[in-house]
Amino acid sequence: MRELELPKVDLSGLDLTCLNQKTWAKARADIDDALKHFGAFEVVYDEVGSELRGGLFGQAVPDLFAVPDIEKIISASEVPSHGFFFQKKGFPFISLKVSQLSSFNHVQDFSNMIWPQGNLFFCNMVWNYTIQMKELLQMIHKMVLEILGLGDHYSSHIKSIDYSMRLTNYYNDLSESGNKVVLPSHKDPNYISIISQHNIGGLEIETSNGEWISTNPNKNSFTVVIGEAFMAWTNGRFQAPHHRVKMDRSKERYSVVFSTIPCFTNDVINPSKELVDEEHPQLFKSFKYYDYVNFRFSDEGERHTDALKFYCGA
Ligand SMILES: O=C(O)CCC(=O)C(=O)O
Ligand SMILES: [Fe+2]
Repeated sequence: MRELELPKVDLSGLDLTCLNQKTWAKARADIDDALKHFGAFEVVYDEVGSELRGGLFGQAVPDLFAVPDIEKIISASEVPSHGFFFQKKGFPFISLKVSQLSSFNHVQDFSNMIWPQGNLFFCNMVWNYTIQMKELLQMIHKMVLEILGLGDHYSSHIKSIDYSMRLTNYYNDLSESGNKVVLPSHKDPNYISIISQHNIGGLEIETSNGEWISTNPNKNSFTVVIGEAFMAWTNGRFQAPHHRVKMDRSKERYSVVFSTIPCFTNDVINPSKELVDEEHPQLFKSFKYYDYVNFRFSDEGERHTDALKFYCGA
């Protein structure tokens, strides 16, 4: 039997000036189909070249995780844009978040906290990647709004969005060999994420039948995943899939998750009113995104298999 694969959608060469082109309509139809079935797809995007990928994953990200006691530096920071540190007992990874990617200054603030003497290479790699990912995500948000019949809400929608980037190091654990789950099954809390795996794969997406699909990204492709906030905003038209990472624990792996999230100052998630009617009753009560995220990562939140439903299911 052929292994199930995520649908691939090619957005190379497209941008927000291509709205009336046939290639735009074709890509949008492919995204519609993929999201309805999987809440995820593989996007091909040539605009992120090998130089940027190589610089980010080959040097900038490894340099960051090579800093001694990086978790202490990040945890000590009280400024939200200065990052966030995440790990989970029993799983061999460290994850660091750079938020408020609306300006280069925030990337510099993050970098200065780690390298007081500055690290322009790191800042440039993160910022160049941010520019590419923002373009790609804005295009995907535009297509998805068009699919929902809400294309004319794009300007206000995109203004209400912020961007964050999570860098993760799955460190090698020589005490165990063989393919193991190194990041347990979860849904992302945000709007939409673009996951980039470098050299070593391992990301798997769960289908609605409970089967796990392995992703097979190429040098020019990424995995796009719907998160819980977007599921709530679309009143369940698109589902956020569970996903996990399974890999050989004796290897070292880096990944970057670039996400759209609600702005810090305007984070109430209400489903778009056009998507609520008799046939589609409201699935989630309105909630504040950052309060939900705090709950999700608390001990209590971690105990729930469906934290969002518990927190604000209607
Ligand atoms: O490392 C990956 O491939 C995916 C990571 C992920 O799903 C996450 O950090 O939320
Ligand atoms: Fe995730």
